Amino acid sequence: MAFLELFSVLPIAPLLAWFSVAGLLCYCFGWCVYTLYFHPLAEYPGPKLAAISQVWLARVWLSGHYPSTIQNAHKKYGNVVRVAPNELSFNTVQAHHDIYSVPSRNKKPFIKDATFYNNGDSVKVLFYEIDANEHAWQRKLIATGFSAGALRKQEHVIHQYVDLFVQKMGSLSTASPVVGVDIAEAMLWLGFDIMGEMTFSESFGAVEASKGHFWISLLRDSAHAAILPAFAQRMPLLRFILPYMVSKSAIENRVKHYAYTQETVRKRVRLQEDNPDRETADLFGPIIASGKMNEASLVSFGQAIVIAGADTVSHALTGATYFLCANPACLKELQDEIRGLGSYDALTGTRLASLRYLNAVLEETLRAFPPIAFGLPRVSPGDYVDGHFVAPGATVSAPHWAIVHNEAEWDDPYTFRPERWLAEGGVPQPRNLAFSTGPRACLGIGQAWLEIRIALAKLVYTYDLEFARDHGDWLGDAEMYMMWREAPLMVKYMPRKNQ
Ligand code: HEM
Repeated sequence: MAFLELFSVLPIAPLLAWFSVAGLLCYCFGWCVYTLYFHPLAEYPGPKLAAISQVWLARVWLSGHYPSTIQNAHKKYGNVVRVAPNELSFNTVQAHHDIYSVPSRNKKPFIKDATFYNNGDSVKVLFYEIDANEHAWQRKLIATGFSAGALRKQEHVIHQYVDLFVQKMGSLSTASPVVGVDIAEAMLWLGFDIMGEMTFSESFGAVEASKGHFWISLLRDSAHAAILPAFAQRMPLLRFILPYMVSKSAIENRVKHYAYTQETVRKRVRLQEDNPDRETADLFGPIIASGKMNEASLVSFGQAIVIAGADTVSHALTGATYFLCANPACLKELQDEIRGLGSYDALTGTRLASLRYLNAVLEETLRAFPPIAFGLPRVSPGDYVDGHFVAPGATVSAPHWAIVHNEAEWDDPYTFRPERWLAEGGVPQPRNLAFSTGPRACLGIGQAWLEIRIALAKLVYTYDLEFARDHGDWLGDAEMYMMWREAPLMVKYMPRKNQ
């Protein structure tokens, strides 16, 4: 009785509040002690904030400077850095091989990290599919559209858009001889038009209009929000504030974007239903014919594949243009090689595949400015990565930017030097990591090479090119939110002097 009376005289509410705060503080203190001293990754160095919370990594992603920040962390802490309580970053080629290459009897698979591969869609297609068996049949189905035969049938699409693009670059440069053309923007028109046509037989009409389609702009304007679903899953508290972090217009844009893709997919399906015998080599043809994907999966796949194929290729071409204008000797050597073929019509996929210097320039571009610059997170099965045992369940990644700028891996990594890819006389060829490796490596590698070779060769064959103004540290200033967001890169395309 006396005990119950005590409750009537004590200020219960304030006491409860104090206990809750004290409990929370004890929990936080306990969590910090655990992550710093007893967690399986406690032995690995890194920023203290990263060891105790996701805040450090979330801030790095949202800053737009993930590539350079992670690279600086590696410079400070070494080849392995703890970037979140349960996550390690590695910056060596060996680590890349250990994490991503094909599993074997002695090497267990490192599967994709479901907390990162989360685009907020209700269906999980290809990129976002975590289950290895589910992914394998999807990849097999989609691979038909990437076969050498399918690519041969589609090469004319690439030429069609590149030819139009080459004309446009000339006319836009003539119309604006001092300012030049913003190639960081224009390459997106080309990349997305080709990808739209090769995916569902419908381009965005961006090259023809010489301006970005709203589908492309919406995507780029909301690029910084693309990482939020992943962090919302990793930081449960973020889920409560996420609705307030994303503007109403960003949500409306996402709905608009989805509706446009859905309409395009429906049109493509109707085309197939109305013309079952139509010859098509686009990526959707075999997928629709198989009847194995419902509409939601087709839309999700359509959105993801266009971005994966267009954004990457556009940045590769922008990067190549930047490096060539910044290194006139390399540009001259490339011009000599390409113009040596004698005619514009000789610039076919087969012919260009054998050009030594063109291929070296593109390899070096993909090294020095990898279109996918971040680390692709995988879950450790409990295995060694570059000689370090990583406990099962921990997330690991090997960020491309950090590896290709690691001085222990590459001589003079900040210098654009295509010659490093021409190493001959017993010198081993370096390996390009830009397309990743193993069971989840890029499926569009053949198409990507075809596009970048043809577009760069035709531009360099037709025009003399140079920067329209000084771009300062354009490369260092480029921001990355999953995709690169570069500053304008003003270039002049002038009729070639030596015909
Ligand atoms: C220079 C251009 C390109 C680069 C650097 C590149 C790079 C990559 C990388 C690093 C991945 C692995 C992603 C991950 O593990 O999460 C990937 C996956 C993929 N890429 Fe590309 N890519 C390029 C162009 C393309 C093109 C043109 C297409 C399509 C036409 C394409 C289709 C794909 C597909 C379908 C996957 C997913 C494979 C899977 O999960 O099984 N890529 N790409």
